[in-house]
Amino acid sequence: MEYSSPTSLLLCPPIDLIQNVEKDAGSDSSSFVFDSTHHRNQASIPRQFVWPASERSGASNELQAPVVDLDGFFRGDRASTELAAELVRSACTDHGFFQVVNHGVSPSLVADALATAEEFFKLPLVHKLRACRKPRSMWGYTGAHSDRFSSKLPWKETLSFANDGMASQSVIPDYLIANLGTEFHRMGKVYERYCKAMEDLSLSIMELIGISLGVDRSHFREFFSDGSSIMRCNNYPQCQEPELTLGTGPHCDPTSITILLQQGDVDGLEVFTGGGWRLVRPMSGAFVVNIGDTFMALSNGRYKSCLHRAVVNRIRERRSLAFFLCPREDRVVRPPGCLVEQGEARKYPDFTWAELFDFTQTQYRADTRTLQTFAQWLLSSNTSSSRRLCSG
Ligand SMILES: C=C1C[C@]23C[C@H]1CC[C@H]2[C@]1(C)CCC[C@@](C)(C(=O)O)[C@H]1[C@@H]3C(=O)O
Ligand SMILES: O=C(O)CCC(=O)C(=O)O
Ligand SMILES: [Fe+2]
Repeated sequence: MEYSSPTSLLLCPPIDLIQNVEKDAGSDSSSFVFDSTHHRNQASIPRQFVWPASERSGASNELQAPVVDLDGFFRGDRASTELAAELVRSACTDHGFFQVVNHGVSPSLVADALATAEEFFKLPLVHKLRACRKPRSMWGYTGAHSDRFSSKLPWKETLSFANDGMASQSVIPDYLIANLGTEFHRMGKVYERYCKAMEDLSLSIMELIGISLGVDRSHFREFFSDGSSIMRCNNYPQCQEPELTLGTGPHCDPTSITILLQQGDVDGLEVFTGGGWRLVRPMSGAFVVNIGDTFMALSNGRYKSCLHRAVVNRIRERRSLAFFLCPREDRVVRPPGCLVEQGEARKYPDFTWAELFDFTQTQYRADTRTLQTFAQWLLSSNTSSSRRLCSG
């Protein structure tokens, strides 16, 4: 079966890609270090943090997000599993987002992970900078990504770890000890346990997603079982002009699914659905699950990559923990045959996670159009593009 370019790709001129890169060149001499304690006490925010009005229009109201109870699915109860799969199918077809409860992750681990993030972000800036992210790496601390971008800076600090599962026992504690000191061993152990819990949960969710798509239930679980995921702690400090900036700009996660934990009592996450932005209030005991670009491609566009953003506020700082499930770097992202029906066109070319990841780190700042721009870039820059377009 041949690939047919969606019209939207044809309408997207290459110049868009160039603009995105030029604006965000990390070598800009005006780049500075984000010191939230200093910056939030100034009369106004630095201009680099001001986002265009079109990207920060306010949320209309709260979204009653679908809540999927995983208890029956874990017990192997057929009727509950079908009900859960139906909820997942309708949410993912609609906007690519749902919440899960009775997920089996211990509340004390969740509390520990959030408290540990608070402990880290409260450290003096000079201490946090000892673990600062190296160019093109997913490990370490960043303030407002000001080392990479020079405009539309996000009002946040992040601490990230690349997580490639069981093969990498102790890498997180080792990383923190090497960069911050031996007293960070406990912090590393908490994140290690949290990552393991997220890995297990994300593979179970992949099984449920497989059921919901009518694909063999082990298909996606196996596809991701040796994945190379990313864990990120986000800290959004209070902001004196929250209506001018964003904590995380509008985007679709380039990854496969994201399991997001919102700190208990501070709003911030918004999802774009039904033509407008809607607030997703933190729900006690629940995780938010987003479909990302890689899964959208893997389902041949059946499930939507969720468009979302995080806003900030004047009064309370906010934290969230995001676990991004990704395939092994060299795995080819191609929908299973049963998701490409007779006569149906492939919506996206084959690619590997390493290719899409590199694209987001070296060529294009992830935003609302990452997947379509990436697909267009692959097809225009690669001589073997016809190989990527067969259903295989
Ligand atoms: C592959 C990735 C790129 C980002 C980190 C991981 C997963 C999510 C992506 C991101 C969070 C999407 C929004 C924009 C971004 C720059 C951010 O604000 O953090 C993205 C990440 C990144 O490139 O660091
Ligand atoms: O903090 C949030 O609520 C959202 C964060 C997010 O979208 C991300 O890190 O990709
Ligand atoms: Fe996101």
